[in-house]
Amino acid sequence: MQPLLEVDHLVKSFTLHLIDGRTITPVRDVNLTVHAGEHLLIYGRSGMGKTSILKCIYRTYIPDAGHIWFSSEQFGRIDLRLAADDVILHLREREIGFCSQFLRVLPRVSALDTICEPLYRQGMDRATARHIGQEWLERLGIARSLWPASPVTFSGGEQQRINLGRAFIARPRLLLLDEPTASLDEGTKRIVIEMIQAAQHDGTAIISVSHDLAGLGAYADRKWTFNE
Ligand SMILES: Nc1ncnc2c1ncn2[C@@H]1O[C@H](COP(=O)(O)OP(=O)(O)OP(=O)(O)O)[C@@H](O)[C@H]1O
Repeated sequence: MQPLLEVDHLVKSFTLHLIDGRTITPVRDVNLTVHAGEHLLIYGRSGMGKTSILKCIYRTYIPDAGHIWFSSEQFGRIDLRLAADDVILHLREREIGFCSQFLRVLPRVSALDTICEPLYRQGMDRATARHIGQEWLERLGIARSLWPASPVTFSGGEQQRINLGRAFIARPRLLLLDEPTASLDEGTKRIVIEMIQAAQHDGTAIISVSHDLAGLGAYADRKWTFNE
């Protein structure tokens, strides 16, 4: 079976303009694959380039070299490195999700609308989206009293749960998760692991970045790290 995603000789460097103009290349000839329904966990020392790999796949960063082959439902097999911006936007709405370590939210938008936002963008009517959003807030253990409030004032763990909910609710075919269990207590971590397993069961491919090899790592199908 062809992989859903194939990262082929990926290179990403950064020029440190604010220091001395030096160039660093944390992502150096990276090769990895993930199949539908599979969970690949990326681990390694801090600053090695794990998040940068996810950001290249999501095209937040434009890679310097290599290919990122994605088998899209809409566009067929395409190279995410070279795809047009409107193609990338469509894929982000429908096929590829990214949950960063940090929640960025608009003030004055409720937790419910924040979690529903990916469904609104897909064109779902607000009543249906809100029904689904409430189910996710419930599942994530967010107290009902917080649903009308803006997540700006939420605790780190509550914000992380909203962030994860936003990524899962859109049911992407590929889900990129940056430290998904980092600021969560054991009970919530368990819920997130179950969400990952349920998504895999539906055919979603997961790439997670995590230092939690004993926890999350025990549930990954494969693990990948850098050649040092
Ligand atoms: N936009 C950027 N501009 C300049 N340097 C960057 C940028 N993004 C990442 N870097 C640098 O690239 C290196 C890799 O960063 P990255 O965040 O990918 O590491 P990481 O392995 O995910 O680290 P951690 O485990 O601490 O989250 C770091 O030295 C970082 O400072």
